[in-house]
Amino acid sequence: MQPILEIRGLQKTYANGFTALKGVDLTIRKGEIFALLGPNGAGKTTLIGAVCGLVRPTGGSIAAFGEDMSRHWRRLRARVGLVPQELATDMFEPVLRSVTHSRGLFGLPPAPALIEEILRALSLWDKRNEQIRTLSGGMKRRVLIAKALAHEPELLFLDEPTAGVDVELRRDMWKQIAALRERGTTVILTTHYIEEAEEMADRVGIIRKGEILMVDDKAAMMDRLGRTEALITLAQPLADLPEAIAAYPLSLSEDGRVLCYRGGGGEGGGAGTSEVAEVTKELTRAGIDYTAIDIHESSLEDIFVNLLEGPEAPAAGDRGEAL
Ligand SMILES: Nc1ncnc2c1ncn2[C@@H]1O[C@H](COP(=O)(O)OP(=O)(O)OP(=O)(O)O)[C@@H](O)[C@H]1O
Repeated sequence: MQPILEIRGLQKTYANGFTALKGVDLTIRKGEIFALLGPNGAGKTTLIGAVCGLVRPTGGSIAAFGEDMSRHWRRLRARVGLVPQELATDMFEPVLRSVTHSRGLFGLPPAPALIEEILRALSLWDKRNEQIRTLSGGMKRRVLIAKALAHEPELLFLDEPTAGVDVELRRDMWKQIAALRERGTTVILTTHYIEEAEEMADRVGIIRKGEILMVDDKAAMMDRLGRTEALITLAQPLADLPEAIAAYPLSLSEDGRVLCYRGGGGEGGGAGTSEVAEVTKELTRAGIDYTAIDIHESSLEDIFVNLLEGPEAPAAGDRGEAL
């Protein structure tokens, strides 16, 4: 399938000499929800800005909808929507006028029925005549989404859509984003909330210091890099690890009362739970009683933290495999 966005070797060095993007390659598939995860200052906003024309790249190429963006700028940009982190202007405008204006900016004919539908879907219709500055933080966030949707973009960027909003609103926004996908919109979102990526995304990309560390299907990433941790509480303390279970990735607590299993990641991804079951069988066979098992599958959050704590990003050719 033809990618909707193809970024190759994208570089950005700011005027002060700081390189925020160091040759980013990224391919986005049509219709997917892609989450770009990275710590503060990783280059997420710079990357989005480069695609949306807010940041001028200093190297590399961006093709959207199969065409070079630098050559067909106006036409292609009109098919892209951006929900920025903050609203910069328009604070004194009423909601309806501001959202209508956003559509007009792309030279599209008025579509009052569509704007009404968008405002209703975002629970903003009742607020349509209020000045934006009078709305709550969460409502302002919704206005940003409405403005980005007003010209019916096929590719939508959301830069930390739910930063600082309460849990209820966050869940509400996830529903809105899922509804957009249903309608065929491709969504790229940046987030600090791993939970958001875990809940929403089909694929996840991890960026650090201007380099993409890895891109993968969310499920594959969790299988490949996920780990299982199990704490097995023993009825009687042991002095040493019994021979029968010596081959498993186990350690014994200092007091000999808890067996700790850490495994299942890497090559044998996802095998942790069944290995823990094997360990318990071996324990029973060896006549060792246990009173509790506390098992924990690592989340995307654990994977993310491990990756960021790891060594510097690998060279371009080893991307992914080396991790
Ligand atoms: N105009 C600029 N001039 C110089 N450096 C900049 C400029 N804009 C951003 N940077 C730097 O580029 C790096 C990447 O910033 P960017 O905003 O893209 O990160 P981010 O991943 O979006 O971070 P956050 O999660 O905090 O929004 C940061 O170190 C930032 O200080």
